[in-house]
Amino acid sequence: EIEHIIVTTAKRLFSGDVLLTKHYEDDVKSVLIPKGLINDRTERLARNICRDVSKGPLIGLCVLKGGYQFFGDLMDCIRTINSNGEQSVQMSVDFIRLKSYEDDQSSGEVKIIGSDDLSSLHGKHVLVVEDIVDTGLTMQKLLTTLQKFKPASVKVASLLVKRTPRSTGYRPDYIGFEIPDEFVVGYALDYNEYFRDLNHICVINDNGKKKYAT
Ligand SMILES: O=P(O)(O)OC[C@H]1O[C@H](OP(=O)(O)OP(=O)(O)O)[C@H](O)[C@@H]1O
Ligand SMILES: Oc1ncnc2c1N=NC2
Ligand SMILES: [Mg+2]
Ligand SMILES: [Mg+2]
Repeated sequence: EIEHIIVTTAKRLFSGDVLLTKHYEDDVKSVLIPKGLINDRTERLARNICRDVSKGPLIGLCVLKGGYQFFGDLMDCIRTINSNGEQSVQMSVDFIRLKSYEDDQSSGEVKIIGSDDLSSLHGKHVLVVEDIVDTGLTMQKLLTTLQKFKPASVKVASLLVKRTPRSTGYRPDYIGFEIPDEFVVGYALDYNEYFRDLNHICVINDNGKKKYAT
């Protein structure tokens, strides 16, 4: 009986992918957050967001590249809530591509590599969706840029917030998980463009850092 419970729980926690993505198994130290746990938390965040959205259509602004997986899953949850008739939060989507990381460090300079025409955000309620807030420099740059387009409101949802002395102290409006000061990969979070295809959020190990260093 107990064994059945353990196996069922593991399957749910890892949402079926109990194994690690094979080609990365020598490059990560440990699983920090399994996919199943991300799914559970994302559903809760979606309910909180729908609860808080008072009026008007919402524009989901996905911060590429790292935010794409969380953005897709979060939009799915909001769509499910809408289709259950509990709420009807009309959503549209926009994309912006920002980059500042080389290896496991922020370069200190946040580049806007590309975006939709942000003037469409004027007078709209915007929900920024990110994978992680670490130093907070990316969010600082993005929020400053967004203000120029005079949106009606801007809220930020980030799956992860890192507890680090390098932080500006910025805290998003919706947080999935607070994590320790370690470099994590997986679930679209990368190290030099590798690991985005890793199924769970894991801590990279030295072997992985060396193997995929620039
Ligand atoms: O709070 P910060 O220290 O600024 O770090 C967080 C940002 O850095 C990463 O993006 P990255 O520059 O790696 O580009 P990517 O999203 O394409 O991976 C991550 O996806 C966040 O956008
Ligand atoms: O831990 C991290 N893993 C991947 N990408 C980033 C991280 N912190 N800031 C950007
Ligand atoms: Mg990013
Ligand atoms: Mg990155």
